[in-house]
Amino acid sequence: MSESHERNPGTPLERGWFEDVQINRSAAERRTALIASGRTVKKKHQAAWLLRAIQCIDLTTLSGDDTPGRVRRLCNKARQPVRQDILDALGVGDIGLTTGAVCVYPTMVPHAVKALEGSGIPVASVATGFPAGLTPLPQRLAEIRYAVEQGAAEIDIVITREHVLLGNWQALYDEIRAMRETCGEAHMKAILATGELGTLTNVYRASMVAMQAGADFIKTSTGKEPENATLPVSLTMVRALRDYRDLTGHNIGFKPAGGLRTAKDAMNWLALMKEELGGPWMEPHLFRIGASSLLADIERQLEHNVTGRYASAEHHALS
Ligand SMILES: O=C[C@H](O)COP(=O)(O)O
Repeated sequence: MSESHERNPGTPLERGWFEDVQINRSAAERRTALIASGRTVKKKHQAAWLLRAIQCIDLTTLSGDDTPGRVRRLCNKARQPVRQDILDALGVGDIGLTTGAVCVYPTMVPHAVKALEGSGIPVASVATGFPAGLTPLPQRLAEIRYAVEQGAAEIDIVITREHVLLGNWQALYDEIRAMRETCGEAHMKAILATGELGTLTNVYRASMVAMQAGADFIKTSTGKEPENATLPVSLTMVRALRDYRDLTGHNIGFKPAGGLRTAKDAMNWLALMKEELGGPWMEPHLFRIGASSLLADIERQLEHNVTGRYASAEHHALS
């Protein structure tokens, strides 16, 4: 994220901006079904969209068995996300294509920072008791401080779902505000864990509170909930983001995460951003896709684009 983009300063807690809002799930489903079926981007345009998707990927490993070696391999992939011969054939061999960021657990941050030195690719760290967020607040804030000290430029925090489920908006606002202050210069993405919030109305309200508390991005999921990023949830968050922009003039980023695995998924989410918000939300300073395995399918699709053939999946085994 370039520093020239103005950050969200947040607002006081404004209940009037969300308490009366109700989201109709079937209307959201109808709208997103149209997005998923209505747009066919072919050939050259498809390749351009997929290259753009790569630039927006937060290439992620968040596993209990992560090691410095795995993180280094992931960072190499972030530096060179697509084989050079495929990029050359697409005529983009010299653009310095990289992913948007690499996203890891806090203790993996120093390894990622070292492996990405000189690349300009930021390291994002999850923090605040990811994925459940059920540790005491001082420890959650200390985890943010640790990740920032280790060199993380972006922090993906998780919210306390209980505050949303009980409608305790002040508590939610206060905790996110404290996290944002602790992040300092690091950009903060607020993970709402939408699969655990019950209703789309709750998703809208939590989105609005997170933005009022100063989130730079709102993010759907940890990748660990039973339901992760879906198009109806994403539409709901994107509409909240649009309302926040209309009310404050501030542009907030959006990050769907969890379960996005195919090139078609990437195209659907880019189409959602384009149709609901316009071009700037197809760029990495306002759009990221959190994904551990999406890149492999995009690379496969790009290879098909230039050769007319699909390579078998193991040829693009990593991410
Ligand atoms: O934020 C990123 C997610 O944890 C990745 O989820 P995924 O493994 O389903 O792609």
